[in-house]
Amino acid sequence: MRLKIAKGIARGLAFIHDKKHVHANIKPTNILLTSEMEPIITDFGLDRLRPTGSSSAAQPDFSVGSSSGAHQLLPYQAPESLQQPQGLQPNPKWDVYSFGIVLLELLSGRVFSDREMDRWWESGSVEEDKNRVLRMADVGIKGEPTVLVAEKLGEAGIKLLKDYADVDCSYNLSPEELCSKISQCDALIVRSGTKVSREVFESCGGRLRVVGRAGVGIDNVDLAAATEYGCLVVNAPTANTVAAAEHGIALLAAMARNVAQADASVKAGKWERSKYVGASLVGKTLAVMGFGKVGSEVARRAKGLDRARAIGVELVSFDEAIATADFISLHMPLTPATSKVLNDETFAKMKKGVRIVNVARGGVIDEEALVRALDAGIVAQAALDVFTDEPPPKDSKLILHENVTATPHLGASTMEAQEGVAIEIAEAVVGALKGELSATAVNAPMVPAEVLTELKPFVDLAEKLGRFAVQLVAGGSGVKTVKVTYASARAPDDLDTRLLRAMITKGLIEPISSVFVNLVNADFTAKQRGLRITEERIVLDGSPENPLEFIQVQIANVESRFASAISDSGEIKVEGCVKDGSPHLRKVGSFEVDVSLEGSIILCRQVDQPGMIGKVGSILGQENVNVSFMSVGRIAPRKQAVMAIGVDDRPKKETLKKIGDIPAVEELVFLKL
Ligand SMILES: NC(=O)c1ccc[n+]([C@@H]2O[C@H](COP(=O)([O-])OP(=O)(O)OC[C@H]3O[C@@H](n4cnc5c(N)ncnc54)[C@H](O)[C@@H]3O)[C@@H](O)[C@H]2O)c1
Ligand SMILES: O=C(O)[C@H](O)COP(=O)(O)O
Repeated sequence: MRLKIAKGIARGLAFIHDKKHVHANIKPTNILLTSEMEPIITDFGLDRLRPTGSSSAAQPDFSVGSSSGAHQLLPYQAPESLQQPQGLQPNPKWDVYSFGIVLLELLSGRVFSDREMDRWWESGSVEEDKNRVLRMADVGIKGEPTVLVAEKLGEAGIKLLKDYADVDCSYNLSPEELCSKISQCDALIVRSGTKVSREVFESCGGRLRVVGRAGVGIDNVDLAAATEYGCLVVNAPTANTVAAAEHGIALLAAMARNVAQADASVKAGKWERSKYVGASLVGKTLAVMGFGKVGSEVARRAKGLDRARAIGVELVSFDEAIATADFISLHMPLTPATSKVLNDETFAKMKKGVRIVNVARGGVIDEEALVRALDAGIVAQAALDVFTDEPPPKDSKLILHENVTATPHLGASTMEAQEGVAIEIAEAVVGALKGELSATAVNAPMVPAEVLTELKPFVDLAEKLGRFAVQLVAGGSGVKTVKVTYASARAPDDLDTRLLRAMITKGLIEPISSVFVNLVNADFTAKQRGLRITEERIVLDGSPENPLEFIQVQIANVESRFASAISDSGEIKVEGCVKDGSPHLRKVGSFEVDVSLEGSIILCRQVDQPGMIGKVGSILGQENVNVSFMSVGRIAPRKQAVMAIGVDDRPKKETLKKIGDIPAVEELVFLKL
């Protein structure tokens, strides 16, 4: 629900700004509300919006609520001070979520960016407003994320998507059209025909949360840009493996027996039996390059072609493979390392008359060099499913070469594979939109579901410790060196800390910046800000029932707002654990405390003496600040002690001052988690 509302608001924002994401001057004049919205009107304290009388009032700029005629219309008008209608066109798509955000804007007197909104949902720092919008959701308003499907996807996948999201199937978009649409989308699904460039991420206004590649190769997605923008990229890595392998074998056999050329010749009325004498596969050596899912399936099938040997089952060097193979089948991804891996130099090392199959990516072959090798007879034949430019130019020498068999990137194109891919990618995208960690994430740590369930409370702890620690830094900024220690009775290699590190990073950065940090961009953002996080494992004795006993965060080379948070070795040091499934603080500096890491906390150092708890409690009580818990950690009786007080409401400055003025109190800090 949270996500739906957040996304709904983001979507509403996009509508308001007519896709431009300019957050200035948005003030509705007339908002037309239906009677079903009345609880919301009350909820939002709409006394700041004054009723304009009957439903026959002037045409509204925005109407909100169900269009069913059963509802009475209640027009409301914003006070003049909030009106800023200049240049703002009524938008027919205006919906309840955009209404929600405008209300937040009206109530606070300022306008928000959707990144800000997203951060709020994450951090809960505008708890009250959030609750209002959530209550609004409770009265039955639903908002769905929008998924743009930019290339044809199997029906089963579309159906899965539609169960959860608004699905916009818009095929053959130009790069410009894609960039202009993307700011209204939470997810984008593509196959290999759409370039998801840096410009796409730059144009998304922070809204795009996930790119789903309905297939394996992700060379058409700018992963670096996706990561920088905190956008998760998921693919469908398994469903088309067999189809690609089958196509590889089909091309291998068709090439060797000139099937395509002979077919064209017969259809042209010729009967050229001697021209199309082929090469047998039996007893030949096949080099499979890129021995992953597709490559190994090709090898398995090639072995079945009687006595053909599959090199790669016995691992040989690249040089040996190209020097000894009669057939070469390419199955590596296109990366900087594999780009043009077959070139003039490598062709020169091949057996004369070698035959090449490529169902990987066109870019792994230098296509001009291949034409030269074909002309020189080094390469007898090539069967190609993929090309550097797709579609290739009509006058491509490679395509038109008589010894080349070409198919238009059909490797994954079987009915079965496409249904499978569609389901695989739809599940991955919906999971990602729901905030689940994906097993097919390409640019974020993949955490198996069972590990995640176990780690979940520690993930929360990690973020809270980061938030807590950074708020103890004087001035907030200047945090460059952070050491995280994980203590566990489990074997060191039994804990993947990437997720925890990402959440600590989020906690350390978000309270002091406007940057949105998530699992995808945490390492990138830390690096960009010069924040160095080192990690250490402490192996404890005892039962390894829990994945972790405690996490410690130390920030070096900074001053603290709360001197007692500085440990003997000079760093800000906080330590937490999970108790009854929730995050707890167990140490600040050298002081042991026992505080739930929730809501807001007052930390206060005093000289331990009778009556302190009562004095602080009564000041807070007088000021109507509700205390949720209190804990005191002390060095020794009547020596210095640190009191941690959980409060439900933010105390006024004067209230904190009153506590600070108690003679035994030496320092005091208020922290919001
Ligand atoms: N034509 C099609 O329709 C079609 C269909 C599916 C896959 N593909 C292409 O095939 C590629 C492989 O798919 P997969 O599912 O087998 O992926 P995969 O990740 O399972 O296998 C790729 C293999 O290539 C290896 N590799 C990476 N760099 C290498 C290098 N420099 N030299 C040698 N080997 C290297 C990897 O170690 C891995 O074993 C995809 O990336 C995609 O580009 C094309
Ligand atoms: O990488 C892949 O999965 C294949 O190349 C399939 O690409 P396609 O989805 O464009 O058919």
